[in-house]
Amino acid sequence: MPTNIIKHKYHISREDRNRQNKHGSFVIWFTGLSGSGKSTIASKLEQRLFKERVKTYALDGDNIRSGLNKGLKFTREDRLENNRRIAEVAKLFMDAGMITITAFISPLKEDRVQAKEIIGKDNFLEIYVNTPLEICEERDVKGFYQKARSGEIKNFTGISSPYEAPEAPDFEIKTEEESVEEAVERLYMFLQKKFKLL
Ligand SMILES: Nc1ncnc2c1ncn2[C@@H]1O[C@H](COP(=O)(O)OS(=O)(=O)O)[C@@H](OP(=O)(O)O)[C@H]1O
Ligand SMILES: Nc1ncnc2c1ncn2[C@@H]1O[C@H](COP(=O)(O)OP(=O)(O)O)[C@@H](O)[C@H]1O
Repeated sequence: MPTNIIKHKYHISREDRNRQNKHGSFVIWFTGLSGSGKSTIASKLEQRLFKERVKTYALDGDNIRSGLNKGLKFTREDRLENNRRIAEVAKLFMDAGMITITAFISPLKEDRVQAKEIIGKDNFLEIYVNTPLEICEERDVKGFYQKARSGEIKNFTGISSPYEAPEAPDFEIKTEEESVEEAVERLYMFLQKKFKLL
């Protein structure tokens, strides 16, 4: 804790909010290469939860990088800081009672370990969107892979910057083998079982 900062204790706790909402709150942390399917699956999952009247909020790469984290680049140092701030924000949303979904590359183990430490291990689910680089490159949703190959974009994850696949994710989605709908349904059932959503 920095010096001369004394936290004020507010009276409405996360538990109070969870009780009122009739469901717990936690963070669903997606990780995977650019174009792997993080945003697509995260968005569909959010819709699925919303339909069940679950309080949710999604934090997504490009949105956060054009606002809160504007100015951060794709160096190792900036990616770690990007992920640190996202984890802190996700924690706030979780404390506010939301099932919080994040969709960031979070390329290295240290990015995810840091997030898990900030959010708390019992509140953190790591979801690996496992799509091989060749497929992501073939999809090239934003045309960035082509630019990365030509050198126009530097430090691009999977091409000129590393991605460390999670060793033991809580949940894995292989998008070559499963449609978005199938993956979301399977994930929804997993969440139901683990957290007794409603
Ligand atoms: N150099 C480089 N490497 C990777 N990605 C790049 C880069 N430059 C821009 N982009 C776009 O930024 C999105 C990834 O941002 P993230 O905040 O998720 O990245 S990180 O967790 O800090 O590594 C990523 O979005 P997604 O495609 O949704 O993953 C890209 O569109
Ligand atoms: N099974 C699948 N799961 C997720 N996305 C898929 C799948 N099959 C094809 N796609 C397509 O792959 C692309 C993934 O893009 P996006 O969700 O933006 O990825 P990311 O957020 O990881 O960068 C989308 O165009 C999506 O329609």
